[in-house]
Amino acid sequence: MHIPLAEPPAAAGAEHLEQQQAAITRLGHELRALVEATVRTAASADTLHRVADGVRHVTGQLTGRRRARTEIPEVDGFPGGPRMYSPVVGAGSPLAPPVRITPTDDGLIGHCTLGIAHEGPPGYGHGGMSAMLLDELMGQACTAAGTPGLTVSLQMRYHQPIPLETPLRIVGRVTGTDKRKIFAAGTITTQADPSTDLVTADAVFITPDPDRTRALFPGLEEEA
Ligand SMILES: CCCCCCCCCCCCCC(=O)SCCNC(=O)CCNC(=O)[C@H](O)C(C)(C)COP(=O)(O)OP(=O)(O)OC[C@H]1O[C@@H](n2cnc3c(N)ncnc32)[C@H](O)[C@@H]1OP(=O)(O)O
Repeated sequence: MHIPLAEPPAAAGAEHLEQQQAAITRLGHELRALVEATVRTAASADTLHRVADGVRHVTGQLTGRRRARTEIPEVDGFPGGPRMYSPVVGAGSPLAPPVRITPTDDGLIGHCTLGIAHEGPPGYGHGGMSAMLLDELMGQACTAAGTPGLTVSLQMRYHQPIPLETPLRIVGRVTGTDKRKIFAAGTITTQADPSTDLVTADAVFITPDPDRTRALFPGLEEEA
């Protein structure tokens, strides 16, 4: 079984998919603004109750078909394509900063800014967020290198706290391979000072064998 890296959504209904992605992106943006307002507000209990009623009403409007757990959304490509609902890069996810990723000669660079919703120590990023950012960047670097894999080991080193509301730079790159094992490294710095490492990580990824891949990802199309 060859695992084809996904192309961006194309062909049948490309215009429809673009419109869908634009709408998903817009809703994700508004939801992130709601999350940020929610974790910053000092509104009264009455106001919070009123807003909760309004949000419940809005949630009730997202009716219709719901995708199954293992289904890959039509707006996505996997592995290697867009992930609209990823908690790291998904423009449609209120959990995602979201990270914007660009390729480099050596791997991938991600840019994002964490908000108060991602707080660990007051004013600084949650250590779990740093792990998630680096896991994603290193994982995507594996895919970009043509060797997609799942994380089996992630070693984090926290050198300095990550400031919130400050543009960040996240680097992920593959450092070696050994059969199905892929070794990767990653770094988080601020964009303003890319030579001072705030968090660094090393990880091992494994490309599952074909049977395991089919079992884990039944929605993945097989290439003849
Ligand atoms: C389509 C493919 C995936 C695409 C994903 C794209 C995601 C992109 C987004 C990224 C999102 C972010 C990413 C995420 O969030 S990924 C989500 C978090 N990760 C997981 O859920 C993975 C859970 N683990 C598994 O499912 C299995 O372990 C898999 C299927 C991965 C391998 O089970 P399998 O049964 O196939 O493997 P094996 O046991 O034969 O071992 C094979 C080799 O590996 C060696 N080994 C094992 N463990 C370790 C270790 N800890 N350090 C060093 N080496 C280790 C082992 O000794 C052996 O070596 P050797 O004896 O051959 O020398």
